[in-house]
Amino acid sequence: MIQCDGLVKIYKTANLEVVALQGLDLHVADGELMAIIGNSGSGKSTLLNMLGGLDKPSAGKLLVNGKDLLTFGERDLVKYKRDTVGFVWQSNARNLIPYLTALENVELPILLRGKRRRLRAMELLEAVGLGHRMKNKLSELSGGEQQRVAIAIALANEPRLLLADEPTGSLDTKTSDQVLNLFRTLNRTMGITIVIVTHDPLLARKVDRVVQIRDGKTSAEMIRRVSYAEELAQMDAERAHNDPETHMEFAVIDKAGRLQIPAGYLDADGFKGSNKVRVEMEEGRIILYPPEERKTG
Ligand SMILES: Nc1ncnc2c1ncn2[C@@H]1O[C@H](COP(=O)(O)OP(=O)(O)OP(=O)(O)O)[C@@H](O)[C@H]1O
Repeated sequence: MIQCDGLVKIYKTANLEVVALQGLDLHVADGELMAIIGNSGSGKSTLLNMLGGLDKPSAGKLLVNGKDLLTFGERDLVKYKRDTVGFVWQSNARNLIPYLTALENVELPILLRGKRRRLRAMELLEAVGLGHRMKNKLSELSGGEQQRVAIAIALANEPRLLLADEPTGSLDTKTSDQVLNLFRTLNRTMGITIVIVTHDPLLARKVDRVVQIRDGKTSAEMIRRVSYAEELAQMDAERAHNDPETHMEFAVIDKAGRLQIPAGYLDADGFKGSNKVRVEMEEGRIILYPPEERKTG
């Protein structure tokens, strides 16, 4: 669904250039549910904006659903945004109108597309579990319910790709959980590819793959070890502890063979403060030793 190779984004301001993405590689399969994590300023929102056609990359390759976004003109972009992608943002205010009901809020974008709007809006609200709250004004709904209305709107154009920027950022843990479960249901039942940008470690644990961005590049990748169904069974027990064992961590190797060591590993004794590691091949494994460590045996 998504193929980014060597993606670069440079923001130019009056006398400053900010390199927000510096050769980012990312491939997302059709029907995947994945999260992108990274520190503030690492380039997550920049990437999401490129994927959503809201901004153009400066260089590199970006294919979404087989279409090359770098070659797009204005009209192609409008069509792409209308037909292929849906967005969910952290702040509901960006999506919703408080004095209209949930139903009216969902009808609005469909109205613009001139479809059987009432029926479709009702179907969408049912799909996000809000069939019973359709007639309520937005201001009468909880944060989680408002976010579900926003998701219903994002689904109005039947997107193949749903992009969510901190969708649970302003919600408590229980409500975030519900929103995430909804993403998972939509992913499973409708086959929509979903990319979520998040700081929320709980959310990141519930998707199939987590990609970490550091300094505008992908630096590490965690892939789910156990099935989600198995994990649900243990979820209650685990909730109290932030169990890191659910995903296996992978470091990403770029085309030039460069490897970024996952955060924290180089704080270990012997590695800390050094800019070198000793690399050896042993029985089919590549092993990194602290530069000073002597081999025993
Ligand atoms: N429109 C812009 N003009 C200039 N610089 C920008 C612009 N948008 C983002 N940047 C810069 O690009 C870098 C990446 O920003 P981005 O918003 O993608 O990071 P982020 O990982 O989403 O951060 P956060 O988690 O805080 O939202 C930052 O250094 C930021 O200051």
